[in-house]
Formats: sequence, structure tokens, C-alpha cells
Amino acid sequence: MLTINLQYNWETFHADYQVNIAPGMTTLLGGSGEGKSTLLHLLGGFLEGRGELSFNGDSLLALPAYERPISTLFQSDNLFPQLTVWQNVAIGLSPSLFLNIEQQEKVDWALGKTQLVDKKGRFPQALSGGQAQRVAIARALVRKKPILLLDEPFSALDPALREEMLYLVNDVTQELGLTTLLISHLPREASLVGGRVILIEGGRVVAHEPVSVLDQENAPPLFSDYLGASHRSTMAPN
Ligand SMILES: Nc1ncnc2c1ncn2[C@@H]1O[C@H](COP(=O)(O)OP(=O)(O)OP(=O)(O)O)[C@@H](O)[C@H]1O
Repeated sequence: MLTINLQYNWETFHADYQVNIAPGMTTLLGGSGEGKSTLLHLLGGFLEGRGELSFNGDSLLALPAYERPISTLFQSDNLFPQLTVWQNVAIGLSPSLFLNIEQQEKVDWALGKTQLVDKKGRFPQALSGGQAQRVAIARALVRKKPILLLDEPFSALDPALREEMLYLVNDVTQELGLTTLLISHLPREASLVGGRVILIEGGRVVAHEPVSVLDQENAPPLFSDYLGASHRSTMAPN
């Protein structure tokens, strides 16, 4: 269980997040500027918050980002351009890139899981956007950190590929028992991956429900307000 009680002040924006997150998929929904990324950055250790943050009873707040049991995938810039696909994954296990046999097998396993075996000698500039994000997922997989944070990593991809990535994330979350948090602007992405949804407004967690509430005729009021707005925006061309 990920236990969050975190405060952070931007100049004019005061965030105060209180929520407990169980293993599995959780999608963070909310309008632009309501505080979704701030929460992910606090969890990842990229912003220094006050309060409490613990995972299965162990406090994480004093740990620097690289010592937290967390992998983060950003929208882009997840790869090292001078390293091959294989090396970009291997660096998740060893910064020196000297891997023992067991570690090499893990890299091959992650490349298999993300269907990149035939791309392992390529450099990032020779990959499509979807392939590049699969490499980033493969690296997160070999690190075997129990918490995975996804800050809209697939928003630049076309809808079909985005769906494929979300299925992959969901698969590995279930298979490895991860606690995965995904920021999305699209409620249907939450429905696609299942699990739970959190609604963020004004720097607070204002609702935390099973994803099925999104499909209900009468969703809880806060969600129906949000869905009213986002249903219109999802009608816009992609
Ligand atoms: N670098 C910054 N400097 C000052 N204020 C910031 C900064 N980043 C965010 N904020 C403030 O924090 C609020 C929440 O920002 P955040 O990026 O967490 O929202 P978000 O829900 O992820 O938005 P979006 O969906 O547009 O990415 C913003 O409305 C803004 O007031």
C-alpha cells in the first residue's frame, strides 16, 4: 500500500494530497493545471514535499529519487541517444553496462516482453515513437521497482499505438504486481486499463473510485462534472 499525505506549495498553488493507493492500476484524472504532475513529481522525489509518504510501511520521503522503489516514465526524453536499445535497457540494471549472465538474461526478457528483440542493436533515433517508449518500459521492467509512475508517456502516439502501450502497461502491472499510477486526460484510457481512478482538483484528491464509476449513468457528482467537460474535449480531433 502506498500511503500519501503530502503538501507542496508552488507560488500561488497549494497542493495537499491525501490518499492510499493499493497495488494495480490507478489513473489520475483532472483538468489542466489541477495538480496531477505535481503529485507524480512529489512521489518520484523530483519535488521535495512535506508530510508523509510510505510504501508498505517504509517511509520514502527522506530518500532521493534514485533510491526510491519507483520507476518513472515521462512524455519523452526517456532514452540515452548514444546507447543502443539493448544498452538503454541494460543501464537500468548497471550504470557501467557490465552485466553478469543473469542480468543479461533479464535484459533479454524485458526486450522480449516489449517485442523489441529484433531492435536491440538500434539507436534511439532509428526508432518510432512507440518503439522508443517500449524501450523505456523495458528499462522500467528490468529495474523491477514495485511502483511505476507514468506522466502521459504515450500522449504523442497515435490512438491505436497508445492503446497497445496501455495494454502492455496493464499486463506488466498485473504480472509483476506493480502499483502503477498513470496520468491521463482521457477517461476512456482509464476504462481501458481498469483498476481505480483518482480525480485531482485544486491540488487535492477529491475522489477515489473503481473505474466502473466512469461508465455509470449517474457517476458520483464530482466525476460527472469532470466527465461533462472531458467528454466534450475527447470529441475534438486527435
Ligand atoms: N514550475 C512551476 N512554477 C510555478 N507554479 C507551478 C509550476 N508548475 C506547476 N505550477 C502550479 O501548479 C499547478 C498544478 O500544476 P500541475 O503541472 O501539477 O498540473 P497538471 O494537472 O499536471 O496539469 P496538466 O494536465 O496541464 O499537465 C499549476 O496550476 C500551477 O499553478
